[in-house]
Amino acid sequence: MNLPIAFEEKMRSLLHEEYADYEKCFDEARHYGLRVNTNKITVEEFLKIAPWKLEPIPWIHNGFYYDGDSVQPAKHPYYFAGLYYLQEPSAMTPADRLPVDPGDKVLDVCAAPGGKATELGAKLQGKGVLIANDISSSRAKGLLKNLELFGIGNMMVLSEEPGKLTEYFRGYFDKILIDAPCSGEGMFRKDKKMVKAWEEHGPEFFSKIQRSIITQAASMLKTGGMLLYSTCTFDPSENEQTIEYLLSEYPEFEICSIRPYEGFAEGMPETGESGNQELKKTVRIFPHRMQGEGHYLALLKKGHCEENHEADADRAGKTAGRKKKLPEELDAFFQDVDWELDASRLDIHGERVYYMPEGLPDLKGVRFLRSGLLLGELKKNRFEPSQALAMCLKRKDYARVLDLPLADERVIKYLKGDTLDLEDMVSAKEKGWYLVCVDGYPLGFGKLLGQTLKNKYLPGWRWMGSGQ
Ligand SMILES: C[S@@+](CC[C@H](N)C(=O)[O-])C[C@H]1O[C@@H](n2cnc3c(N)ncnc32)[C@H](O)[C@@H]1O
Repeated sequence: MNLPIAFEEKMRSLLHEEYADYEKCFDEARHYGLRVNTNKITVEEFLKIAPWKLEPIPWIHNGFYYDGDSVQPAKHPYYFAGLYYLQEPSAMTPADRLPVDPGDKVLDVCAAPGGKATELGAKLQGKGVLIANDISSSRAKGLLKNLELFGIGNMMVLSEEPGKLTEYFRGYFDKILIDAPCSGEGMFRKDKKMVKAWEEHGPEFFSKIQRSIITQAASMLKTGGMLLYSTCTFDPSENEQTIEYLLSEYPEFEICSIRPYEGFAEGMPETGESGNQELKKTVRIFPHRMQGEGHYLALLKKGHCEENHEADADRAGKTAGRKKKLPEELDAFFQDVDWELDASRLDIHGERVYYMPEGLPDLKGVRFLRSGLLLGELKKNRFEPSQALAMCLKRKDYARVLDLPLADERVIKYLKGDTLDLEDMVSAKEKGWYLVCVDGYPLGFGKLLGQTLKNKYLPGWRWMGSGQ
């Protein structure tokens, strides 16, 4: 492969005697990865039903290699059930190594299309809140779909400049991920187009943006909170030097160790300007040392900086005294759902009913694509549940389930939007909303009448093309 000379020279000076091995790996095949959605299924259960050969990615507990030249996991009903995300193996590392606990308030600053946000959301297990932001609203649409498919309801999808977010979220988050826009040198092997993009906008262009994003994000982190910064590039100006810049602006941050893996290489203090040996705790991923593409990761903790309780005070003010009842139609539908809905968290706009995460500040003026879980729509005398709600439910949560085995041809028919004939499954007197599942994992809703299911699968998500 023809690499730009300036890039080759830089890599030689970073890798010394390892450069030949790095260069050789351009002749090797790329790696395909699949990450299990632990919000919906355990790794053990998934391995029992996975129809393809999978090999563990050794540094990611829920990550697996698959043979992307012979199988297409994106064209499988389990994909439509949100049981996994397809992601380049090294790209799984940042969200894996940011310690997120259920109940945390988490921000993913550059989140689209959601490779990392889906994992952060899964780690929350429905508790706390995920704010997933991307400056590009077109990319944020894909992000929203991926989060909904993953069954993540305690979230907001925003499309803002990070600087604008600082006005609303100062000192608010427990955990922040910055998967920064970068010159993409680590992706040259996987995607040749990245070389052309690099020639147009290289490290110098991106390092300015990264410095701005990382300092803005720093101000939104709580004292004691953790921030993970990652790129998929090798240039020190976008990696170690960005961290040096953060530390010069916010000396209260300290660099933390990242859970190790034998293939990780240490960060390179010698490429920076401060000589800060702590930078060795950051991680470089090189494709000749492990089976994944190039990345950089730094994990930081916000130490003894200014306390900020403003956001907490705001939140207390917002939730106090909001005692509401569920609208009748919604209440009737939720008689069949095994969820405790808190009416004070409902947000109703026209026909649409959203279930808001707890404890958000007032976000008036922020551009968003989604705030909270879209439960569905209030029509005249009835409630119509949404696709997003179906994806958030577990089979056991809903009273009326049509559970189709994978081999049943009605699975694909349902995903294509067809009406289903269900004479063999239900009696003539049964009717109403049914949750359609494949092997026990929800795909969407349908409305039953006279042993026929009217398809309510979201049209924009339909299966295209032929069967499996
Ligand atoms: C490396 S990609 C993120 C990939 C994503 N984290 C994932 O795992 O799927 C970087 C993203 O940053 C977004 N971006 C670029 N400049 C930005 C900025 N100033 N603030 C926020 N996002 C930005 C881009 O639109 C792009 O989606």
